[in-house]
Amino acid sequence: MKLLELQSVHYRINRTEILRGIDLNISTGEFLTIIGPSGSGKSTLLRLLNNLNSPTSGNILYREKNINTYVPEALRVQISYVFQKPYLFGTKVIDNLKYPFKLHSKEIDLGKISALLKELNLDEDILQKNIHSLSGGEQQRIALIRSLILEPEVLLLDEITASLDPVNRSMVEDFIKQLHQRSELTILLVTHDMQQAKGLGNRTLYMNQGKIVHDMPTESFFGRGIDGELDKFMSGQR
Ligand SMILES: Nc1ncnc2c1ncn2[C@@H]1O[C@H](COP(=O)(O)OP(=O)(O)OP(=O)(O)O)[C@@H](O)[C@H]1O
Repeated sequence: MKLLELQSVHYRINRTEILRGIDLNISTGEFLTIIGPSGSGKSTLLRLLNNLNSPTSGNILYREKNINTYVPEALRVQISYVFQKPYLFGTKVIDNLKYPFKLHSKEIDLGKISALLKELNLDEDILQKNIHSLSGGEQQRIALIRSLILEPEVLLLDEITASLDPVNRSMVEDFIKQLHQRSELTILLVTHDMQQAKGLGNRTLYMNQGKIVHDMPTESFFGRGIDGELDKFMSGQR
């Protein structure tokens, strides 16, 4: 099923064109990794898909309806965004994990919270901890759990491992990979880490200067003997 569709999407701030005509179709269960030089518009694309900003022109359809016709809070249950810098609020970890249930007037499912904690290798006693006492890796895993708690259909991951040490990074990568394998979850992952892009997704988008320059199966993108040229790609010289 065609889950997300972008039709000639442009996004401008003042006179600067940040996105310059994005056409994209994403089906249920795809795992896209989005790469490209700094400033090429990767995060902006995710923000538009979460209705945090609206296109200057063009359309974004979710389940064949324009995303601006959905109530934003309801849309963000279905399309959940995890930021590079984990954003936790309040005092205790548990408040963050109960919040999605409360916001949407659902019964708090402690079993689900426990299961996700376990999968991300976190001890139950973390729930009573102050958010400021957590390491960066723990904070990011809690933010990830919070984004998954109401079982979104689409997960937007914006450089979520960028500030993690190698152990935490590979733990989060393994979790995401398994999550994708066992569910119908559609994932869009922005990364600067080429090993991650190569190892996680099944479709790669390469963006440069607000456009999608390459859109192809991950194996084809990385399987062209371009490893020696990746630095050029990422600095925008290709
Ligand atoms: N609020 C804003 N005001 C002005 N310019 C902005 C704003 N947000 C983004 N931009 C500009 O839009 C361009 C694209 O930004 P975006 O964050 O989407 O790029 P990116 O590919 O995600 O970069 P990075 O890899 O460095 O995170 C950049 O040139 C950035 O400076």
